[in-house]
Amino acid sequence: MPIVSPSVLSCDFANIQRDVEMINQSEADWFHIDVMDGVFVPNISFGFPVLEAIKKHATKPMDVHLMIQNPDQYVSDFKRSGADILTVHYEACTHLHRTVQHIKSEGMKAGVALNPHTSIELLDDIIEDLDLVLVMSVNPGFGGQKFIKNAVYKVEQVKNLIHKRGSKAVVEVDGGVNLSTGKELVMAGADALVAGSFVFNSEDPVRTIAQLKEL
Ligand SMILES: O=C(CO)[C@H](O)[C@H](O)COP(=O)(O)O
Ligand SMILES: [Co+2]
Repeated sequence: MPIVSPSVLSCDFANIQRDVEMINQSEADWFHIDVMDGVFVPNISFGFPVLEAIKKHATKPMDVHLMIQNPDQYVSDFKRSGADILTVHYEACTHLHRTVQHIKSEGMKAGVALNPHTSIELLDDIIEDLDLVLVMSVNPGFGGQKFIKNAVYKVEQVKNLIHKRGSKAVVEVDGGVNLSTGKELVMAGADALVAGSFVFNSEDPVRTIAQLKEL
């Protein structure tokens, strides 16, 4: 059964407590929280006050996906705001090894996300230190985009690398996930699925989450 991490980016922000409670009541495993700075990606989402508000009501771990340049300077702030898993982008970190150690030293799980054009091979020297690899199946910045099929191949590649190096990293995929793309990803070895618009635009989000869990 895959881990399912609904993306709060697609929730109704005027009713955020209601949507957080919906995820609490559902079979979802984590809350996926997308933080965008308008520099690393061409969009701005939300910051610490929103994370703290979610944390107040969430009964499941907060899976925080940072789409920000130089995340190192905010690692402690994200810990304080409630992050349990903190994922940074490979493309946004000059000293990735240092950033990963910093995240772990704060008591969080450390993840690294790869843009669609970034090769899995670049994780060769860091994979043993990672708790999570996030394969982006859209270009980061927006919910509701079309799935990039090459992500399925990347999941297979990263699973091979994880086995080869004896890493314990979980493989998560983010962007354009629905029942059909989700099925392909799980068959390729994905451990965790992020889903935003597919969950929140559905008539019955709790049922949609249950269907993703069944993949
Ligand atoms: O990181 C993200 C965007 O950069 C989101 O997590 C992702 O896009 C989820 O939305 P959807 O499931 O609608 O594609
Ligand atoms: Co995300």
